[in-house]
Amino acid sequence: MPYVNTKDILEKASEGFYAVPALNINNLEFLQAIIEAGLEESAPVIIETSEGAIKYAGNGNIMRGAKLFVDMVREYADTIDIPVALHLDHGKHFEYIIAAIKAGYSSVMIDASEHNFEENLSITKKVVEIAHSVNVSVEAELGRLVGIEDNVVVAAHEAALVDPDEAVEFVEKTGVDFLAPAIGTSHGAFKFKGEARLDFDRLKKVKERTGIPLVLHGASSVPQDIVELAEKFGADFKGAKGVPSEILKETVKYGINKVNTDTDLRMAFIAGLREFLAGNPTEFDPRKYFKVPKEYVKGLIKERMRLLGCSNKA
Ligand SMILES: O=C(CO)COP(=O)(O)O
Ligand SMILES: O=C[C@H](O)COP(=O)(O)O
Ligand SMILES: [Zn+2]
Ligand SMILES: [Zn+2]
Repeated sequence: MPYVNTKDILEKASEGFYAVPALNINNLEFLQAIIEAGLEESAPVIIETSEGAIKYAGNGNIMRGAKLFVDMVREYADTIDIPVALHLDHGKHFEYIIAAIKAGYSSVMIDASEHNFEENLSITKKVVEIAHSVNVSVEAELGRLVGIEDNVVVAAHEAALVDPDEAVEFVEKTGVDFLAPAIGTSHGAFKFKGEARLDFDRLKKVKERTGIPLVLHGASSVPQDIVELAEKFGADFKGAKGVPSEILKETVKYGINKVNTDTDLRMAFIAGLREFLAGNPTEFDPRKYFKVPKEYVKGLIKERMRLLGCSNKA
C-alpha cells in the first residue's frame, strides 16, 4: 500500500468524513518528519511541493527537481505500510505540471484561479485530460484566497469567494477530482486582522452539490505557543494569526478532506532551530541541529492528524 494516487486517499476521507493534512516540503528533513508522523499515527500521508520547491530542489532545473522529489518520496513510501501520495501544489505553469506528471507525481493542482471563470474552466479541463490519461488526479481552485476581515467592505471580499453554482458547473465540465473552494482563508502567517471567520455556508453548499473531496488552502493554525517560542529566541512574528483548531475541525464537518499546511511546519521548524542554536552555540553539525526542529514539526503534524480525524486511517 505504499505510493498511491492522491484520489484514493481523498475519496476514502470524503466517505469517512475526515481530512488528511497535505504537507509542503522543500527538503529531506521535512519529509522525514512527515513520514515519521504518519507511521506513528498510522495515518495516510499527502506530501506536496510548490513550483518554487521544485525549482529549489532542482537548483533551477525543473525536471530534475520534480524527479528528485519523486525519488525521495517513493524511496520512503515503498518501504513502509501507510499510503503516501505526492502532489504538485498550485501548479500555474504547464512546464511544472508536465514535469510533475512525467516525473511520477500522484496528483497535480492546476491553479488558474486568477483567471475568469470561463478561462479557469478551460485551462483546468485541458490539464484534467492530460493528467487523467496517465492516471494522475487533479485539484483545481475556484474563487480567490482572501481573508474575510472585520471592518473591511464585506461585499468586496465575498466577491472573491467561491460561487456554489459555478462550482457545480465547473466540476461537471472539467471532471476535476478535488476542488479548493475559496471560503475566506489566505496563505501565510498573517491570515486575519480581527476574529477568524470562514464562510461555512458556501462550503456546505459546494460539498452538498458537488459531492467530491474538498481542499482547504491557507489552513495553518499558527499555534501561539510556537510563535511565542520562536519569538523568545529572537524571531519577530508580530500579529501572526492562523485558522484556530476548532474552526479547522468545523471545516472537516462541512466537507473539507485535504488541509493544506505549510506555514505551521515552517514555524515549528524555525522555533525548534532557534531554540536549539541558542542553547548550543558551539554546534555546527546539521544532523544534530536539525534534530529538535524535526521533532517539533513531527509533533505538530501528529497533533493535526488527530484533530482532522485521519489517525489510524492508513
Ligand atoms: O495552502 C497552502 C499550500 O497550498 C498552505 O497554507 P498555509 O500558508 O496556511 O500553511
Ligand atoms: O501555497 C503556498 C505554499 O505555502 C508554498 O509556498 P512557496 O511558493 O513559498 O513554496
Ligand atoms: Zn490560488
Ligand atoms: Zn495553497
